[in-house]
Amino acid sequence: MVKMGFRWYGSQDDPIPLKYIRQIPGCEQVVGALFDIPVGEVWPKKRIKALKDEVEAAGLKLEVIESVNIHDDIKIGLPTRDQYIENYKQTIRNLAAYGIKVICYNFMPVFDWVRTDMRFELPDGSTDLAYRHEMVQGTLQETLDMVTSQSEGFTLPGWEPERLSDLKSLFDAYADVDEDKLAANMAYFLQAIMPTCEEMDIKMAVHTDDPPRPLFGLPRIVKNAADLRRIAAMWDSPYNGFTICTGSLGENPANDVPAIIREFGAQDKIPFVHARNIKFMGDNGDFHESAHLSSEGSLDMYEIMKALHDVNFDGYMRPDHGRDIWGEVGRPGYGLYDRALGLSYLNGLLEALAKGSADTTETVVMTEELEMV
Ligand SMILES: O=C(O)[C@@H](O)[C@@H](O)[C@H](O)[C@H](O)CO
Ligand SMILES: [Fe+2]
Repeated sequence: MVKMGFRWYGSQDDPIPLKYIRQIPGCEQVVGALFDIPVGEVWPKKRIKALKDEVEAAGLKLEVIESVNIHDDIKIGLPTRDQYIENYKQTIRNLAAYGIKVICYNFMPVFDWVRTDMRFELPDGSTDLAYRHEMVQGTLQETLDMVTSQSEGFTLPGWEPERLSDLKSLFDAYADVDEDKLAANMAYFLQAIMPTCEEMDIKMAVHTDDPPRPLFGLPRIVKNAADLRRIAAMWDSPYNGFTICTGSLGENPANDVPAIIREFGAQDKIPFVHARNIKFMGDNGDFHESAHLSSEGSLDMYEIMKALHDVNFDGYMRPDHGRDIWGEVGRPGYGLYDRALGLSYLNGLLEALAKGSADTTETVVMTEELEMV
């Protein structure tokens, strides 16, 4: 059984009450985090317990954390990384004490996802996030300003102003970090934490880069099947897994998302899936996000769910970003209505796939019985 969830930013920062999430049919999990702990610090047990209690009091479960971010010193490979790795291991132990099973993280230098439009208007009047490549041709600082100027008072995860206040020094620190060095630093990190993950029964699930292409000369190493193979080889175990984000992988038309799912799902390396659709605009990689339904975007969500079904995926899934519809002005990408519609649609596909294959099994059994008569 797929464990379906919904991302939530906490009672201070998310306009959506847990009660509403509980009312979405087939949604049993909250994907949460402690968003205010500075990257690199240990997550205190008390705070984890408080979040867990709050989620459980609302009748939901908290088993996936998105994200425990990785300090840039680890990605750059500075001597200070060892202390940050020790802190990370302690956070893993603290999360395990409260039944967390999966940690989603990313390994993108400096910033997380990039979009150029937070309220891109579609012909039906709904809005969503979009990416237009021509708008990221300036400096990293210009892009940072463009993204944060559209944040409407929310702190966008991965774009925390405090962390990015000295952008130039941070950027300079990556001067000699190319793809191979970043990958070596990722291997160092994984090899250091994996024994703790295995002991604590927590799976690490690296989120695919978004968009899956290098920007501002910074390396990207989680963007396609070859990259995923390299990461899988860093520590061969189901504890070293992926957050397959269908939208981010799908933003490169060369990525065959169902094939990637089949390859890594068969190796038990997909503990967590972000399911969303995107629609290409032209052929230079520009896209806007779209409703989840296959016919609304460029990705075939049926084929994606079928691939998951065929590899017996029984991990965690959440609908990724949604549009703003019905007058809602939500956190960019994280309104209630369209994500709830997406979740229902995904559950519909999964139910049909499960019952469809059960029917086939029944037919086979019946035919065999008939033959015996
Ligand atoms: O785009 C989003 O909102 C998320 O999919 C990512 O920010 C994701 O949470 C991180 O990359 C995971 O660390
Ligand atoms: Fe995602």
